[in-house]
Amino acid sequence: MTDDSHQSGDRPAQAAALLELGLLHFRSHGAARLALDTRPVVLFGPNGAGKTNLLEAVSLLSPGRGLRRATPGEIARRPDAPGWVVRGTVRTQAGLREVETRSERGASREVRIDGKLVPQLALGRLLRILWLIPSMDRLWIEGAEGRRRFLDRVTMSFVPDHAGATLDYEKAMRERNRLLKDQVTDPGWYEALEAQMARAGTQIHQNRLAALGHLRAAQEGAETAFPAAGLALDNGTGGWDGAEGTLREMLAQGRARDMAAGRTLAGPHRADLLAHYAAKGINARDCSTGEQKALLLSLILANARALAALGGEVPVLLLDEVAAHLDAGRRAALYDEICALGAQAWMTGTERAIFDDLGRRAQFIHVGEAAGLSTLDPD
Ligand SMILES: Nc1ncnc2c1ncn2[C@@H]1O[C@H](COP(=O)(O)OP(=O)(O)OP(=O)(O)O)[C@@H](O)[C@H]1O
Repeated sequence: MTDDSHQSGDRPAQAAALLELGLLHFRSHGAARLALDTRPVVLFGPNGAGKTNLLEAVSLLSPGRGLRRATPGEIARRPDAPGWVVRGTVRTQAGLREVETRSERGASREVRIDGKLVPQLALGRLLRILWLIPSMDRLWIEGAEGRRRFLDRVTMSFVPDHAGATLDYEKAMRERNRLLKDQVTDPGWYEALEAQMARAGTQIHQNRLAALGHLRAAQEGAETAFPAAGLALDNGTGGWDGAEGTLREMLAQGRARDMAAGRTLAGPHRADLLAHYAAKGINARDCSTGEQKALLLSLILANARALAALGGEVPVLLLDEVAAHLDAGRRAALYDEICALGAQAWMTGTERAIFDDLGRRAQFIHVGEAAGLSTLDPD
């Protein structure tokens, strides 16, 4: 059941939004359809009802493996669905677009925009989607990989071609690693690959620096209840000056070391995002759990503000169980900031009451047992 009574168009035009979402055989959802307007979306219901599954489906309208980093085969509805489909009608600056992604029998997913088969990366140019999920609670504490992935997603929202540079770099690195493992010593085999890594790696580095610059600018002087994060990039290559020629030389000089390890030990694929709680001068990893979450939210909100300030499009935000971790003051501030940005933020929780402050500023969807969906008006 859906409720179409709320008209779209009551938000600033620069916010991306889904106006319809359809799922087929997607995890716990056999068939589901949601009609939406541009307001934030509150999904509430008991544990295991399928709220995060809905966020995951939305996340697959952007390039990559989605917010659970699942393979297509894992997503198909158990026990017997051979494949799955996610369809969305999205409102972007380019107008309304029909987006579909599907996978059959575990094969890599196909993407169609307005019925036309397109490469997955085309999604990144169409729609910006950022997420914050409970497994990211330890983002500042655990290894650099998660932070790098977060930074790259943010970077992609500013520079959609960042995903292409990352793929180019990884492809060349995989081939270089194969040579290293096979103990190939002839420099002729390495030169073209290292040139490609240096070219794409420098682009990746510059894109990341540009994204950090946008985040810093958006945090400065912003009226927000969330703490500003001081940000720095560890480029993954000690002593690299950021120039393409230098990276190429460093790769050539590091061959013997890398051959002993059987893989490329230094480069932008080892970069890290360093953050600290600016007002306290404390590293993010040493902050309290709530503060760490607040820093992440602060960056996501800064990302949305920066895109709006640049005349770009405010991303769709997927915030799984975030409200439950915030005190009442911060929760109200989060709702106010999301609404001021006009962002279509999808938020989940088991209790509807924690979203009461949103009132009619949001659309409420009850996700019931057996994945039944119903759209409700606030009291
Ligand atoms: N491939 C699949 N096929 C069928 N069901 C699945 C599949 N993958 C996961 N599920 C089921 O989906 C259900 C809903 O999961 P989901 O994480 O969306 O719940 P949720 O509403 O977010 O719950 P919580 O409040 O506990 O976070 C789980 O019971 C899980 O067993």
